[in-house]
Amino acid sequence: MDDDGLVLNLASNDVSAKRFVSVKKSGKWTDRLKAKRVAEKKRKLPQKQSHVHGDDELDESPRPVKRARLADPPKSPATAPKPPAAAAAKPKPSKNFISSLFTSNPVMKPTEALATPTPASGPSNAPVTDSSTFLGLGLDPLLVTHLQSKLNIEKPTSIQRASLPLLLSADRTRDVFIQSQTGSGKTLSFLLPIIQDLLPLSRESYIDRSIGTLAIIIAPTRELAKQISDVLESLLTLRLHNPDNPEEDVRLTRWMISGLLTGGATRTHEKARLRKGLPILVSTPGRLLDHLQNTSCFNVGKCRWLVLDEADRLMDLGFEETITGILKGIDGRRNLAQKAAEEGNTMDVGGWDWSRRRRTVLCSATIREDVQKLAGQALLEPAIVKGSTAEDGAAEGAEEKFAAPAQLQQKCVVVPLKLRLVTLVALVRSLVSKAVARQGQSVKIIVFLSCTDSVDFHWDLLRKTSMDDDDTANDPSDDDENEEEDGDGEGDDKRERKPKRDAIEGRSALLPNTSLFRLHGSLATHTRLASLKGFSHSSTNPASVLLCTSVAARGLDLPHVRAVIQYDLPTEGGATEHVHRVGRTARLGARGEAWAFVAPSEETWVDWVQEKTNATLARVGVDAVLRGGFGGGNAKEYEARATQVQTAFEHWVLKSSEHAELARKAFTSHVRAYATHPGDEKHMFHVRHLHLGHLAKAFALREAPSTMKGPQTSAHIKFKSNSKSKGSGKHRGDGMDVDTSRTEQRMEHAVRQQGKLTKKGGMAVSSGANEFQQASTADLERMAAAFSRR
Ligand SMILES: Nc1ncnc2c1ncn2[C@@H]1O[C@H](COP(=O)(O)OP(=O)(O)OP(=O)(O)O)[C@@H](O)[C@H]1O
Repeated sequence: MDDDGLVLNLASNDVSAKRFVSVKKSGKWTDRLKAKRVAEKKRKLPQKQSHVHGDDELDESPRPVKRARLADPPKSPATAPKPPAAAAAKPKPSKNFISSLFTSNPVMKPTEALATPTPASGPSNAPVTDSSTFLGLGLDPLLVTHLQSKLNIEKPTSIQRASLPLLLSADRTRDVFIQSQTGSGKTLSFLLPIIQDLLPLSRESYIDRSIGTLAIIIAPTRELAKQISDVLESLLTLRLHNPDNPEEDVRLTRWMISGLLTGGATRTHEKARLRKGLPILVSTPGRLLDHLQNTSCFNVGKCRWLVLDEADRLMDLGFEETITGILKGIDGRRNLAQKAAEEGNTMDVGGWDWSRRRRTVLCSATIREDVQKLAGQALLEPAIVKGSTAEDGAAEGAEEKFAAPAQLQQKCVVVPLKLRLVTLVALVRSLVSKAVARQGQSVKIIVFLSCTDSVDFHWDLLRKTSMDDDDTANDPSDDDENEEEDGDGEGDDKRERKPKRDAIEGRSALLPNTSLFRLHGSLATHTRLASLKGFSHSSTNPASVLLCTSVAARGLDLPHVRAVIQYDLPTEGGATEHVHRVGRTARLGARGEAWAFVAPSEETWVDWVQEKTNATLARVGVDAVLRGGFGGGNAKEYEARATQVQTAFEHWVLKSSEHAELARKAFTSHVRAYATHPGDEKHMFHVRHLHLGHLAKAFALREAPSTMKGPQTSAHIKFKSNSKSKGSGKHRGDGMDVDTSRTEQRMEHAVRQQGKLTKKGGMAVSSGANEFQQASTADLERMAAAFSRR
């Protein structure tokens, strides 16, 4: 760490009362000249009163008395302001610190104001407003009553209106492929028919959980599996009243025990539950296959339902072979069970209709080639169900695309690399203050970052950076009380047995009224689930911010998310991933806004994503965002405020080698992740286009780490697969099934090849095909037609 003579004068957490001060500044001679001129100008100007303020409070108080520069002639002890501790300990030569944040940035195109509205559209994923009812769609009155009375669900959504009649029908000859917008209620679309189908079993004869597993739902991540399992529980804990016999409370669902297998618990514990019987199972793919192969008491021979949720994500994560194994495993066990029943070698009581085939439901946002292949393998004569209709905002005749909800306000801000970090802080501040100003509304914001190291770094940076001189950690999440034990005694996974305890909720001196959470695949399952729970239900502060990787992009239904910020644009999944990420807000007809941080070299991404998703992204100027978060009547004021904040960040990083290492690691991992953008996106995202020195600023570093220095070419980036990076790389999916070293290799491969990438078995391989190509509806129709001719 070089000694650059940084001296801070940031004496309290109130940003408005601070000024950034004197630091020796190295850099280009032009910068130094500019600094000198500005300093001279300042000296000449009369001491104006400043009202630099944050959105949360308007600070009209006069600027504190200007502190004497250290090299000024000594004043009398009574009048001389006390120098900050750091300065006192280490006096520096007098040179004004002029931030280089606002110099040498690319010239920005003029943009619209912060308040520029995006075209207003009616909600496209809300419950329908026509005369459709759940009853009319064929749902059992018991379930309808329960939905209304306990879950407050009155009207179906368009995907439920389209899928329920098919899935509830007694004609079970066709499987179903569901494609619909985010937040449109797909989960109930498959859970309700499963429950309705199983309900009569307890009426027909005595039944208990020893019947085994009758329905399996597979989800790509642990969080999603847990969420589906929670919705299922809420449906099963019903005390269903039998209208034919109102005297009698019949718990028709008493035997329908649901189970969750995600690899977070011990196999022994899961085996014991499977032995007792779990009629409805929610699982991640790896652990399910494991039990199918190794748990003899896993009674799945009578399985009637199989749901593959987020099928395209399952493919992305390389679960193709796992799913094939699962299909074979289920079929094999069914054949054995049927044979045993026919030969009378079974303890089962009563008959079982073996002629009835299993129904398979596949949910997917896109109908890519690999998803079509999976559908071909798993589905029989699939009926294709779509939630999107003309009423959902799709213009007639327009090509159907996987689009974000129509009511979602999408915005983008082109941010010079050096300004990224302070712009993020400004945006969060302004979103929070606006929501709080609106009758103290609570607000939840999700921030997507490129990799786990970056999430960890920003989590620490935001929580621990102080505007105080002594810079003691200001976040109570450092206390043991706020920390969660890794694992819960159930973890049999060595990776999860870290002696360290993870904090769940944090606070930042820079983000008033805000609780911070984080989520990524390298955290222990227990921590991940606790973070999600905390983010969803925290009442400590009116605002909650979740810093996360793409692990949170799909399927998660987190209540009241007001905004999604893509601080880093998706490296995998292209436009589809973008739609999933922004779909964490504006769910079920609710309003929401989505922000994308775009580097000047990435500007063509805006047109690209608009074209791919039929969306309009309103362009907002970075100056408008900075002003919104830091306040100030003119550019100089918010620039000063932004500089103070940046300086505080840099100060924290310089404070210890541990912090600096965290920043360097985050920077390096981020650049590596950046290099994994697929070949057909390289014109928009190429490491060569990044000014690494400027990017370093966004990690509060004064310069790019030495391994990254040199000409701005990707060829100069070093990729090491050492044990350190293996342990801290990004994990996707349920965090167990993706090997970080593989990711490292993929990244290296991506940089070397600079070619087009596609994935097979979770690995990136060279191919001429477009990885993220979306098949048209016509493709699926053709595929379905081909199946029906078989
Ligand atoms: N008919 C309905 N009326 C009111 N709320 C509903 C209805 N159907 C579902 N919901 C609620 O809507 C929310 C979103 O549902 P769900 O998570 O199933 O959406 P999704 O389509 O699977 O989204 P994603 O594509 O992001 O996974 C849930 O909180 C759910 O309880």
